[in-house]
Amino acid sequence: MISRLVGNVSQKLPNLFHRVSLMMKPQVVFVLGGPGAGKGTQCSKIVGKYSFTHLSAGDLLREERAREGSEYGGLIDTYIKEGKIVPVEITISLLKKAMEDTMKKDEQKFRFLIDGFPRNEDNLQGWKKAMDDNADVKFVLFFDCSNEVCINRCLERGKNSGRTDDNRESLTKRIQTYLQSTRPVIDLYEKQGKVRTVDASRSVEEVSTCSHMLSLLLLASRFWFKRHVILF
Ligand SMILES: Nc1nc2c(ncn2[C@@H]2O[C@H](COP(=O)(O)OP(=O)(O)OP(=O)(O)O)[C@@H](O)[C@H]2O)c(=O)[nH]1
Ligand SMILES: Nc1ccn([C@@H]2O[C@H](COP(=O)(O)OP(=O)(O)O)[C@@H](O)[C@H]2O)c(=O)n1
Ligand SMILES: [Mg+2]
Repeated sequence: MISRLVGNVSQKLPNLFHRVSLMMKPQVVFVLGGPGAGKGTQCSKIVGKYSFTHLSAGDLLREERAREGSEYGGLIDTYIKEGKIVPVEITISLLKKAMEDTMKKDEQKFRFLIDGFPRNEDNLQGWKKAMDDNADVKFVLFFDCSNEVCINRCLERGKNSGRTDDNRESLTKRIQTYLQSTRPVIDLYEKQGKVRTVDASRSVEEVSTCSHMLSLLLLASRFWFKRHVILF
């Protein structure tokens, strides 16, 4: 009787193991701040120092706009020029795919800096629905900078960036969207004690060597890990 039971279990075990897989759970830092606060510049520097993958929601949307045959290209173009926030279903599918592709290539790349997201309530709800169970948001890195500095940086960048929204007209709308829609999201995370603020008005060098920011990221890049159990 016992040997029959053991036989049965051992026969089923390989099958069971075949169906259980362990995967690193994505660990996320959201990077927020006004247009031109330096999110992209600073994220590139962080990636050079610590084990994070940088994903910019704005860059992913611009890539999708440029992709031949994209059904959303026209819509994204209009939203970007108007400084409005693209519906989250589009943005989240791009982010999710980028995260999955990164982790498929290298399982150790499970730490992400997600720049320019969540930008409004719609973004926030979209993340909750699609990602809350699948990723941990560790904190929000907030690049704090006055509107005037933000506008001047984008106008300066606009001389060479080729970005369709680095002009005064789009910038006025982007700042408006930032104040009306993004600040409330930052305030919400602040209430949860999740915001880490960096003074972004200083030089690129000063911001990138800010010890407060570096120690947070060092800690994050060394000690965060959690495994998911996935059943197939
Ligand atoms: N003084 C100063 N300038 C910066 C800093 N970071 C970026 N810049 C300049 O400001 C401009 C905007 O920087 P980005 O990194 O593109 O800013 P961003 O926040 O990603 O902007 P968006 O993509 O518009 O959201 C660039 O032309 C940089 O040269 C900084 O820390 N200090
Ligand atoms: N989560 C996001 C991020 C960007 N975007 C769009 O992409 C534009 C550029 O975003 P970005 O992050 O590159 O630049 P900033 O607006 O921060 O300067 C925004 O003005 C929005 O139109 C969006 O719709 N949703
Ligand atoms: Mg950027």
